Amino acid sequence: MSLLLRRLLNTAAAAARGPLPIRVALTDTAGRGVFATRPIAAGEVLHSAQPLVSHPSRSLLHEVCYSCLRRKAGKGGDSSGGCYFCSDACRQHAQGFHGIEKNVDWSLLDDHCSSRGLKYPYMVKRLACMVISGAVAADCLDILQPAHLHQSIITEMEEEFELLDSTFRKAGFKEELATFFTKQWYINVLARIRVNAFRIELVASSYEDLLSSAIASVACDASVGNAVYMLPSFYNHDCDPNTHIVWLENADAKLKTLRDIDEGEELCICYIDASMDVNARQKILAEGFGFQCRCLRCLSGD
Ligand SMILES: C[S@@+](CC[C@H](N)C(=O)[O-])C[C@H]1O[C@@H](n2cnc3c(N)ncnc32)[C@H](O)[C@@H]1O
Repeated sequence: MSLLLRRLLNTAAAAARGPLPIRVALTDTAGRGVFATRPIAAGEVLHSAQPLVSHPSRSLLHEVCYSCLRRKAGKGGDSSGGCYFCSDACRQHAQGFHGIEKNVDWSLLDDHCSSRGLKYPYMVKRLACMVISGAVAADCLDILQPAHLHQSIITEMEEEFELLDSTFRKAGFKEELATFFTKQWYINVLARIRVNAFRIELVASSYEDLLSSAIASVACDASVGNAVYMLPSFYNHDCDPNTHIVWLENADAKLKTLRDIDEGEELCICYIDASMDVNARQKILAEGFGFQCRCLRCLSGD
Protein backbone atom coordinates (compact mmCIF):
# COMPACT_ATOMS: atom_id res chain seq x y z
CA MET A 1 0.00 0.00 0.00
CA SER A 2 1.41 3.41 -0.91
CA LEU A 3 2.23 5.90 1.85
CA LEU A 4 -0.27 8.38 0.37
CA LEU A 5 -3.04 5.78 0.43
CA ARG A 6 -2.10 4.82 4.00
CA ARG A 7 -2.27 8.50 5.04
CA LEU A 8 -5.67 8.89 3.34
CA LEU A 9 -6.98 5.79 5.12
CA ASN A 10 -5.61 7.06 8.45
CA THR A 11 -7.35 10.40 7.89
CA ALA A 12 -10.60 8.62 6.97
CA ALA A 13 -10.29 6.39 10.05
CA ALA A 14 -9.64 9.46 12.23
CA ALA A 15 -12.70 11.20 10.77
CA ALA A 16 -14.79 8.10 11.54
CA ARG A 17 -13.54 8.15 15.17
CA GLY A 18 -14.71 11.75 15.57
CA PRO A 19 -12.81 14.85 16.66
CA LEU A 20 -9.62 14.52 18.70
CA PRO A 21 -10.26 14.82 22.48
CA ILE A 22 -7.78 17.70 22.71
CA ARG A 23 -7.37 21.35 21.79
CA VAL A 24 -4.39 23.70 21.71
CA ALA A 25 -4.86 26.83 23.83
CA LEU A 26 -2.85 29.41 25.75
CA THR A 27 -1.68 28.45 29.24
CA ASP A 28 -1.11 30.98 32.04
CA THR A 29 2.67 30.66 32.15
CA ALA A 30 4.00 28.30 29.46
CA GLY A 31 2.80 29.69 26.11
CA ARG A 32 0.53 27.33 24.20
CA GLY A 33 -0.38 23.93 25.59
CA VAL A 34 -2.67 20.95 24.90
CA PHE A 35 -5.90 20.52 26.89
CA ALA A 36 -8.44 17.69 27.19
CA THR A 37 -11.87 18.50 25.72
CA ARG A 38 -13.55 15.59 27.58
CA PRO A 39 -12.69 13.15 30.36
CA ILE A 40 -10.09 10.70 29.03
CA ALA A 41 -9.31 7.28 30.48
CA ALA A 42 -5.77 6.16 31.40
CA GLY A 43 -4.06 4.39 28.52
CA GLU A 44 -6.17 5.98 25.77
CA VAL A 45 -4.38 6.91 22.55
CA LEU A 46 -5.09 10.63 22.09
CA HIS A 47 -3.77 10.76 18.55
CA SER A 48 -0.89 9.67 16.39
CA ALA A 49 1.49 11.94 14.47
CA GLN A 50 3.84 11.66 11.53
CA PRO A 51 7.08 13.63 11.44
CA LEU A 52 7.42 16.88 9.54
CA VAL A 53 11.10 16.07 9.26
CA SER A 54 13.23 13.25 10.64
CA HIS A 55 16.77 11.93 10.38
CA PRO A 56 18.37 8.63 11.43
CA SER A 57 21.12 8.63 14.06
CA ARG A 58 24.45 9.06 12.29
CA SER A 59 25.80 5.65 13.28
CA LEU A 60 22.59 3.91 12.14
CA LEU A 61 22.33 5.41 8.66
CA HIS A 62 22.44 1.95 7.09
CA GLU A 63 20.49 0.21 9.85
CA VAL A 64 17.26 2.19 9.94
CA CYS A 65 14.91 3.29 7.16
CA TYR A 66 15.89 6.64 5.62
CA SER A 67 12.23 7.60 5.57
CA CYS A 68 10.39 6.17 8.61
CA LEU A 69 13.35 5.12 10.87
CA ARG A 70 12.16 1.51 11.14
CA ARG A 71 15.02 -0.80 12.13
CA LYS A 72 16.36 -3.12 9.44
CA ALA A 73 15.09 -6.64 9.99
CA GLY A 74 17.46 -9.35 8.71
CA LYS A 75 18.39 -8.93 5.07
CA GLY A 76 15.03 -7.48 3.93
CA GLY A 77 14.44 -4.05 2.43
CA ASP A 78 16.27 -2.06 -0.20
CA SER A 79 19.74 -0.74 0.60
CA SER A 80 20.59 0.66 -2.84
CA GLY A 81 21.99 4.19 -3.04
CA GLY A 82 23.81 3.96 0.32
CA CYS A 83 20.62 4.20 2.41
CA TYR A 84 18.16 1.62 3.61
CA PHE A 85 14.45 1.78 2.75
CA CYS A 86 12.13 -0.62 4.56
CA SER A 87 9.45 -0.57 1.84
CA ASP A 88 8.53 0.72 -1.61
CA ALA A 89 6.14 3.15 0.06
CA CYS A 90 9.00 4.71 2.06
CA ARG A 91 11.24 4.85 -1.00
CA GLN A 92 8.49 6.54 -3.02
CA HIS A 93 7.68 8.99 -0.23
CA ALA A 94 11.34 10.11 -0.01
CA GLN A 95 12.16 9.84 -3.70
CA GLY A 96 12.42 13.60 -4.40
CA PHE A 97 14.55 14.66 -1.43
CA HIS A 98 16.62 11.47 -1.27
CA GLY A 99 17.43 12.07 -4.96
CA ILE A 100 18.93 15.43 -3.95
CA GLU A 101 20.64 14.26 -0.76
CA LYS A 102 22.44 11.36 -2.42
CA ASN A 103 23.96 13.63 -5.07
CA VAL A 104 25.79 15.83 -2.58
CA ASP A 105 29.12 15.14 -0.85
CA TRP A 106 28.35 15.66 2.84
CA SER A 107 31.83 14.84 4.17
CA LEU A 108 32.54 18.39 5.47
CA LEU A 109 29.22 18.47 7.32
CA ASP A 110 29.90 14.94 8.67
CA ASP A 111 33.33 16.02 9.97
CA HIS A 112 31.87 19.16 11.52
CA CYS A 113 29.01 17.29 13.27
CA SER A 114 31.01 14.27 14.41
CA SER A 115 33.83 16.38 15.91
CA ARG A 116 31.26 18.40 17.90
CA GLY A 117 28.70 15.66 18.62
CA LEU A 118 25.96 17.55 16.72
CA LYS A 119 22.84 15.91 15.28
CA TYR A 120 20.43 18.74 14.48
CA PRO A 121 22.34 20.19 11.46
CA TYR A 122 21.50 16.88 9.72
CA MET A 123 17.82 17.63 10.18
CA VAL A 124 18.23 21.11 8.68
CA LYS A 125 20.11 19.53 5.77
CA ARG A 126 17.24 17.04 5.30
CA LEU A 127 14.65 19.82 5.54
CA ALA A 128 16.54 21.90 2.94
CA CYS A 129 16.51 18.89 0.57
CA MET A 130 12.78 18.49 1.21
CA VAL A 131 12.16 22.16 0.41
CA ILE A 132 14.25 21.98 -2.77
CA SER A 133 12.31 18.88 -3.88
CA GLY A 134 8.95 20.58 -3.18
CA ALA A 135 7.98 18.07 -0.46
CA VAL A 136 7.43 20.81 2.16
CA ALA A 137 7.26 24.61 2.30
CA ALA A 138 10.31 26.53 3.55
CA ASP A 139 8.22 28.01 6.39
CA CYS A 140 6.71 24.70 7.57
CA LEU A 141 8.28 24.94 11.06
CA ASP A 142 7.58 28.66 11.59
CA ILE A 143 4.54 28.04 13.83
CA LEU A 144 6.69 26.18 16.39
CA GLN A 145 8.31 27.90 19.34
CA PRO A 146 11.99 28.76 18.78
CA ALA A 147 14.79 28.45 21.36
CA HIS A 148 16.29 31.63 22.82
CA LEU A 149 19.78 31.77 21.34
CA HIS A 150 22.90 33.33 22.86
CA GLN A 151 25.15 35.27 20.48
CA SER A 152 27.89 32.60 20.77
CA ILE A 153 25.46 29.94 19.50
CA ILE A 154 24.28 32.21 16.69
CA THR A 155 27.91 32.66 15.59
CA GLU A 156 28.37 28.85 15.50
CA MET A 157 25.15 28.50 13.50
CA GLU A 158 26.32 31.12 11.01
CA GLU A 159 29.50 29.12 10.42
CA GLU A 160 27.45 25.96 9.94
CA PHE A 161 25.24 27.78 7.45
CA GLU A 162 28.30 28.76 5.38
CA LEU A 163 29.44 25.14 5.38
CA LEU A 164 26.06 23.81 4.26
CA ASP A 165 25.64 26.59 1.72
CA SER A 166 29.00 25.91 0.06
CA THR A 167 28.31 22.15 0.12
CA PHE A 168 25.01 22.61 -1.73
CA ARG A 169 26.56 25.11 -4.17
CA LYS A 170 29.47 22.78 -4.99
CA ALA A 171 26.84 20.16 -5.87
CA GLY A 172 25.21 22.63 -8.30
CA PHE A 173 22.11 23.69 -6.32
CA LYS A 174 22.58 27.45 -6.70
CA GLU A 175 19.23 28.46 -8.19
CA GLU A 176 17.19 26.10 -6.00
CA LEU A 177 18.69 27.69 -2.87
CA ALA A 178 18.06 31.28 -3.97
CA THR A 179 14.38 31.24 -2.96
CA PHE A 180 14.80 30.37 0.71
CA PHE A 181 18.28 29.31 1.87
CA THR A 182 19.58 32.23 3.91
CA LYS A 183 21.49 32.52 7.18
CA GLN A 184 18.28 33.66 8.84
CA TRP A 185 16.35 30.64 7.51
CA TYR A 186 19.04 28.29 8.84
CA ILE A 187 19.03 29.90 12.30
CA ASN A 188 15.20 30.06 12.48
CA VAL A 189 14.87 26.38 11.60
CA LEU A 190 17.62 25.22 13.94
CA ALA A 191 16.18 27.31 16.80
CA ARG A 192 12.87 25.46 16.37
CA ILE A 193 14.45 22.04 16.01
CA ARG A 194 16.41 22.58 19.26
CA VAL A 195 13.22 23.02 21.28
CA ASN A 196 10.87 20.68 19.43
CA ALA A 197 12.88 17.66 18.23
CA PHE A 198 12.14 14.30 19.80
CA ARG A 199 14.79 11.65 20.29
CA ILE A 200 13.15 8.48 19.01
CA GLU A 201 13.52 5.23 20.90
CA LEU A 202 11.43 2.40 19.49
CA VAL A 203 9.58 0.06 21.82
CA ALA A 204 10.92 -3.45 21.19
CA SER A 205 8.15 -5.51 19.63
CA SER A 206 9.93 -8.84 19.11
CA TYR A 207 12.76 -10.91 20.60
CA GLU A 208 15.06 -9.79 17.73
CA ASP A 209 14.14 -6.13 18.37
CA LEU A 210 14.86 -6.62 22.05
CA LEU A 211 18.28 -8.04 21.24
CA SER A 212 19.19 -5.27 18.81
CA SER A 213 17.96 -2.62 21.29
CA ALA A 214 20.11 -4.19 24.01
CA ILE A 215 23.15 -4.19 21.72
CA ALA A 216 22.38 -0.64 20.56
CA SER A 217 22.02 0.71 24.10
CA VAL A 218 25.41 -0.76 25.07
CA ALA A 219 26.82 1.00 21.98
CA CYS A 220 25.02 4.25 23.07
CA ASP A 221 22.70 4.01 20.07
CA ALA A 222 19.36 3.37 21.76
CA SER A 223 17.88 6.16 19.68
CA VAL A 224 17.13 5.40 16.02
CA GLY A 225 17.02 9.09 15.16
CA ASN A 226 15.34 12.43 15.74
CA ALA A 227 12.14 13.95 14.41
CA VAL A 228 10.02 17.08 14.64
CA TYR A 229 6.21 16.87 14.64
CA MET A 230 3.44 19.48 14.56
CA LEU A 231 0.85 18.64 17.24
CA PRO A 232 3.24 16.90 19.68
CA SER A 233 5.28 20.13 19.71
CA PHE A 234 2.49 21.92 21.59
CA TYR A 235 2.66 19.64 24.66
CA ASN A 236 4.30 21.35 27.63
CA HIS A 237 6.54 19.61 30.14
CA ASP A 238 5.80 18.20 33.60
CA CYS A 239 8.25 16.09 35.66
CA ASP A 240 5.28 13.94 36.69
CA PRO A 241 3.52 13.81 33.30
CA ASN A 242 -0.04 12.63 32.62
CA THR A 243 0.74 11.77 28.99
CA HIS A 244 3.59 10.12 27.13
CA ILE A 245 4.78 9.80 23.57
CA VAL A 246 5.67 6.36 22.25
CA TRP A 247 7.10 4.92 19.07
CA LEU A 248 6.34 1.30 18.29
CA GLU A 249 7.97 0.33 15.03
CA ASN A 250 8.90 3.58 13.33
CA ALA A 251 8.85 7.38 13.64
CA ASP A 252 5.04 7.51 13.66
CA ALA A 253 4.34 8.70 17.20
CA LYS A 254 1.44 7.90 19.51
CA LEU A 255 0.39 10.16 22.37
CA LYS A 256 -1.12 8.15 25.23
CA THR A 257 -2.53 9.15 28.60
CA LEU A 258 -0.78 7.75 31.67
CA ARG A 259 -3.71 8.31 34.05
CA ASP A 260 -7.37 9.38 34.02
CA ILE A 261 -7.72 12.98 32.80
CA ASP A 262 -10.46 15.50 33.63
CA GLU A 263 -12.11 17.63 30.98
CA GLY A 264 -10.12 20.91 30.66
CA GLU A 265 -6.96 19.47 32.27
CA GLU A 266 -3.66 20.30 30.56
CA LEU A 267 -1.92 17.30 29.00
CA CYS A 268 1.83 17.32 29.64
CA ILE A 269 4.67 15.03 28.66
CA CYS A 270 8.12 14.75 30.25
CA TYR A 271 10.89 16.15 28.01
CA ILE A 272 13.75 14.55 29.94
CA ASP A 273 14.70 11.50 31.99
CA ALA A 274 12.21 11.79 34.86
CA SER A 275 14.36 9.60 37.13
CA MET A 276 16.93 12.41 37.62
CA ASP A 277 16.90 14.42 40.85
CA VAL A 278 15.31 17.85 41.01
CA ASN A 279 18.57 19.80 40.56
CA ALA A 280 19.60 17.85 37.47
CA ARG A 281 16.12 18.20 35.97
CA GLN A 282 16.02 21.95 36.61
CA LYS A 283 19.48 22.40 35.07
CA ILE A 284 18.64 20.51 31.87
CA LEU A 285 15.26 22.18 31.44
CA ALA A 286 16.77 25.65 31.95
CA GLU A 287 19.76 25.07 29.66
CA GLY A 288 18.03 22.97 26.99
CA PHE A 289 14.51 24.42 26.94
CA GLY A 290 14.88 27.85 28.53
CA PHE A 291 12.42 27.58 31.42
CA GLN A 292 12.37 27.03 35.13
CA CYS A 293 10.14 24.07 35.87
CA ARG A 294 7.51 24.87 38.51
CA CYS A 295 5.61 21.58 38.39
CA LEU A 296 4.30 20.13 41.68
CA ARG A 297 7.14 17.60 41.79
CA CYS A 298 9.84 20.28 41.44
CA LEU A 299 8.11 22.59 43.93
CA SER A 300 8.04 19.76 46.49
CA GLY A 301 11.80 19.21 45.94
CA ASP A 302 11.28 15.58 44.81
C1 LIG B 1 7.81 22.00 22.78
S1 LIG B 1 7.43 23.61 23.25
C2 LIG B 1 5.85 23.41 24.01
C3 LIG B 1 4.81 24.33 23.42
C4 LIG B 1 5.04 25.80 23.68
N1 LIG B 1 4.51 26.18 24.97
C5 LIG B 1 4.45 26.66 22.58
O1 LIG B 1 3.78 27.66 22.87
O2 LIG B 1 4.68 26.33 21.41
C6 LIG B 1 8.55 23.81 24.59
C7 LIG B 1 8.57 25.19 25.19
O3 LIG B 1 7.38 25.44 25.92
C8 LIG B 1 7.66 26.11 27.15
N2 LIG B 1 7.37 25.18 28.25
C9 LIG B 1 7.12 23.86 28.18
N3 LIG B 1 6.84 23.34 29.38
C10 LIG B 1 6.93 24.35 30.27
C11 LIG B 1 6.77 24.45 31.68
N4 LIG B 1 6.47 23.39 32.43
N5 LIG B 1 6.94 25.67 32.27
C12 LIG B 1 7.26 26.77 31.54
N6 LIG B 1 7.44 26.73 30.18
C13 LIG B 1 7.26 25.54 29.55
C14 LIG B 1 9.16 26.42 27.12
O4 LIG B 1 9.31 27.70 26.59
C15 LIG B 1 9.69 25.36 26.19
O5 LIG B 1 10.90 25.76 25.59
